[in-house]
Formats: sequence, structure tokens, C-alpha cells
Amino acid sequence: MTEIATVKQRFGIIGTSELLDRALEVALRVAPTDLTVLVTGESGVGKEFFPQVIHAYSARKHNKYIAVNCAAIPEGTIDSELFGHEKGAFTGATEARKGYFEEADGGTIFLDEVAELPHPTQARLLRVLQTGEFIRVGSSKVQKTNVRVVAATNMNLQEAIAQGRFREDLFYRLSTVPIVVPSLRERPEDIPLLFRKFAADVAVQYRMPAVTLDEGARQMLMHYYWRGNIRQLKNVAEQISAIEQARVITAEVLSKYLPRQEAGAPVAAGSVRMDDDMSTERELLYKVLFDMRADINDLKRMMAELMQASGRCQEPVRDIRGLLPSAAQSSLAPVQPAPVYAESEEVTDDPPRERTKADMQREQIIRALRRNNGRRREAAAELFMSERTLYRKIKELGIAEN
Ligand SMILES: Nc1ncnc2c1ncn2[C@@H]1O[C@H](COP(=O)(O)OP(=O)(O)OP(=O)(O)O)[C@@H](O)[C@H]1O
Repeated sequence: MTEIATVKQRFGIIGTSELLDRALEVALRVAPTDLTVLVTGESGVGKEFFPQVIHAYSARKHNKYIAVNCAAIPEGTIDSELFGHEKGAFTGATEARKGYFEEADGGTIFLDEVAELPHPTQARLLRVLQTGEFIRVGSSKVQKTNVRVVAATNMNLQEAIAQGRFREDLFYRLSTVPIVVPSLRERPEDIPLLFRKFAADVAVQYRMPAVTLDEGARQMLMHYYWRGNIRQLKNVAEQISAIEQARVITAEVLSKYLPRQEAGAPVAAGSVRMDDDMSTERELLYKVLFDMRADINDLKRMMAELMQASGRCQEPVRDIRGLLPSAAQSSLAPVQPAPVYAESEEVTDDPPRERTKADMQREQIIRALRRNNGRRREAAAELFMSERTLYRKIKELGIAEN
């Protein structure tokens, strides 16, 4: 097996295209050095694999790897998160705290969405990249750290520089080695492979047979624009797996899941990760459907087991809700999951529509956070929303995290 094939297997990277291989090869070649790497590419192309590969194949692999989503940290706290603070540095700083650059001494920091860094933080970052020096917020003591930085962005940094939003000197310092991750359009041969992988993952997770594509659907999938790249493809594969009863998908069925494209123009795709509330709500509905399906399968299995155990196959089990996990209980009353929300919105006795949706969102977010031990990044990915949207929702819905 080639080294690239080993990397793909180890990290679960799917694809055989030359452009992907080339990008991975650069990552492998640069890994043993301490050079700063800038990973660029459209949203959803899989940039996050690259810093992980670089760290794993470097001499720093036994030291810390810290991934920071610069867009998810509020502007007011980002300096303190990255560089630490002294006790009393600001209101609420009851204790001194190490920042990620101190924590990751000897290791690697991945700065995702680096274009989102505010100007003062850009200056601090430039300093640590040039000299290894940093100062905790509220301190005057210069400290040293030895951290390798890999940064990523889906923004056009040249544009950001032209608009005065990003420092040019920082751009050059960051992009010592640039890695460009190809869009899905540039590697159509990988599309069916990726679809198959995501459909198989859903099948395992929700205990159902995997969906497959007929030739027409396969062609349609390969010629689609995929504005949201692999994230969008994954999303579509999951939606189809959850919603469609038939396991062989035709082009006609598939087209329902692919937002219309105007000739030649990249259009806003409906199932891409989006930050507007409408899409978030729809994604949450899909998620509810998934959970219900899994719950119903559990329910069926438990009923069969109960009947077998009691030996009274004729007698229906009257109320087994108490035996079910809470997720299953909530989906037990509406046995037909899909129309439940639509119907309940029409019934005047039910809580008002907005409240029902907010409750549902709340529950989904809490579940996702729980499933991911409070890790927002993973929870956000599971909920098909950006970390920033999740952060906003947590605040809006008053969800307490611990
Ligand atoms: N080659 C691949 N094989 C399997 N899964 C992939 C591959 N590339 C990306 N993915 C999956 O697609 C999703 C999006 O990838 P990722 O978060 O790395 O995108 P990104 O380029 O960092 O996007 P953004 O710029 O929006 O943060 C993730 O769930 C990731 O696991």
C-alpha cells in the first residue's frame, strides 16, 4: 500500500482523484518540517483532515494538537483563548489561564477559519509566528512557545487583504506552504464513492439497508454543481437515506433533493450548510426523522423481545413507554413521524407554532451536545449547522451547557 493510501485509510478520507492525492502528498512532504501551512479550498471540501495528517506525520505527533475555530470564538475573548490571561485581566478573570499557544507548546495548532481573526489578534499571531513570543492578556511578561501552525480558510484572502480585513504580512507568513484542497466539481469521480460511504454510514448507524443509486441517479449526482461540496453531498445522502422508503434511488427521486441550478451559474444550494433559520429548521426536522426511525426500530425490536419473553404473542403490550429510552418515548405517540409536525401546527389546542419549533430545536441541540459530550464542533456538524449558528442558537434558546 502506498503512503497516501495508508493515510486515507487511517483518516477515513475517501477519494481516488489525482488532485486529492496531490494535496495529500504535499501534506505528507511538509509534515516533518516545522513550516507553517495554509490550507485553502471551498467550504466543505475536507480541509480539516490536512492539519490532522500533518500533525500525525510530524515529530510533534506525541504532543498536543489543538484545533481552534476562529469564527466560533467571540471577538472579546479570542486573545485570551489563544494567548491566555492573568488573574484580574478583565471582569470575570478570577484565575490566570493558559492559552492554546501555551498549552500546545511542542505541538500543533490548527487555526480554522483564520480569516475571521480580528486585527489585534492578527498582530499577536504574526508575532508568535515570527518569534515564538506571546504575552498573556493583562501581563507584560513575554513568554516563548514552540508551536507549529496550520491554518485554513475558505475565503479569498487576497480579497480580504484588498479590503483591509486581513494583514498582508500575516498572509505571507501563514502561507509558507499552501495546500489547495480541490472542490468536488474538480473530482467528479470521487462523488459516487463518497455517496456510497455516507449511505453505508447511515445504514449502520440507523440499522437500515443502505440506499444505492441507479445509473441515471449516478450520472445526475456526478454532474451536479455541489456548491457545498462534500458536506452538501453527505447531507443529501443522509436525507435520502432517512426519508426515502425505496432503497434504489432514481434520478427522479434524487432531483427532489438537489436544488435547481441555473445554467452555468453556481446557485445557492438548499442543503448546503447554511446559517439562515429556515434551513436550520429543515435540517433539524431531518434529524428528528432519523432519531424517530432509530427509535421505532428499537421499539419494534423491544416489542418482539417482550412478546417472545412473555410467550403471549396474541396479547398486545399496552404501554411500554416506560421501558424506552427518553428519545424513543418522545417519538412514540406519533407513530407516523413525517406528518406529525405539520399536523400539530394546525391543531389549535397545541402550543403555538413558534414555540413548538423552538422546543424541538432545543431538544435536538441538547441531544446533539449530549451525544458529543458537550463538544460544540461535533454537535454542530451532526446538526448540519455551522459552529457559529450553534453558538447563537445555544444563546437564543437559553441552553445551559456544562
Ligand atoms: N475525502 C473525504 N472523505 C470522507 N469524508 C470527507 C472527505 N472530505 C470531507 N469529508 C467530510 O465532509 C465534511 C466537511 O469536511 P470539513 O469540515 O473538513 O470541510 P472544510 O473544508 O473544513 O469546510 P469549511 O471551510 O466550511 O469549514 C466532514 O464531515 C468531513 O468528514
